[in-house]
Amino acid sequence: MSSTWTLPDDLVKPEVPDFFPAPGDPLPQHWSKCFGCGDDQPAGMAMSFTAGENCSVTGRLEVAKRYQGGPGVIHGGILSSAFDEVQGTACMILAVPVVTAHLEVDFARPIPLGAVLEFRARLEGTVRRKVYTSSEAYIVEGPGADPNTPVATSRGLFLTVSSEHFAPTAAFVDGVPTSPFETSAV
Ligand SMILES: CCCCCCCC/C=C\CCCCCCCC(=O)SCCNC(=O)CCNC(=O)[C@H](O)C(C)(C)COP(=O)(O)OP(=O)(O)OC[C@H]1O[C@@H](n2cnc3c(N)ncnc32)[C@H](O)[C@@H]1OP(=O)(O)O
Repeated sequence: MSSTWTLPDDLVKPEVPDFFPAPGDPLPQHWSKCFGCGDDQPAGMAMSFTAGENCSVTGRLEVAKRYQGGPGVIHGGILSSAFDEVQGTACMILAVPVVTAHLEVDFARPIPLGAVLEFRARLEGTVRRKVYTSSEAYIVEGPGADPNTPVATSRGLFLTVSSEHFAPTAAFVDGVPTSPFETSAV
């Protein structure tokens, strides 16, 4: 690993709010059309999540054949998306929207198609709007299963945003909006 990622000294660990699911309970998807977790996104990854202790979240991804990059192995971009999703989900503890500003991934071992990945992620803490997260991925079922050896690791910086952040793109939820004359409305 060659990361230069360091956590700041003034990191604040948030309190987990009372309404947040208890450790072991499932977490809701944050947006039904999300590629990572949404159930209204047939081409998506359908990840699922469980709350953990101390600002941690566990994510699950079944490595489908369509996620292939090199022969027989997961595409690195898909793996990065899964880290993005689980670390973003850990930010739900803050109960405000977040977006990814920076994400870095170390790919430690090849991950075969058919594996089931478990992501052990956590919100490390916040500084102003900056939210520091990290995660490791393990193969817990299928080919190469070894729940004690990480196959990839990630660190991500998220920023809290207001709901207005999404206003300029909200019209694109179902694709590029078109006028009645079939020309772009934007
Ligand atoms: C159970 C109940 C739950 C309740 C409700 C929960 C709600 C759901 C919550 C959560 C689930 C989320 C799950 C999502 C998972 C997937 C997320 C994605 O994939 S998001 C798509 C990809 N990302 C983008 O599209 C962003 C594009 N970029 C931007 O929009 C901007 O660049 C943005 C917002 C990231 C920053 O812009 P600025 O203008 O707001 O911020 P500035 O003022 O520049 O910076 C603020 C601080 O951040 C640092 N910063 C900004 N960008 C940085 C970077 N790339 N690297 C390092 N630092 C950075 C700056 O240095 C500054 O730091 P200093 O406070 O001064 O110390």
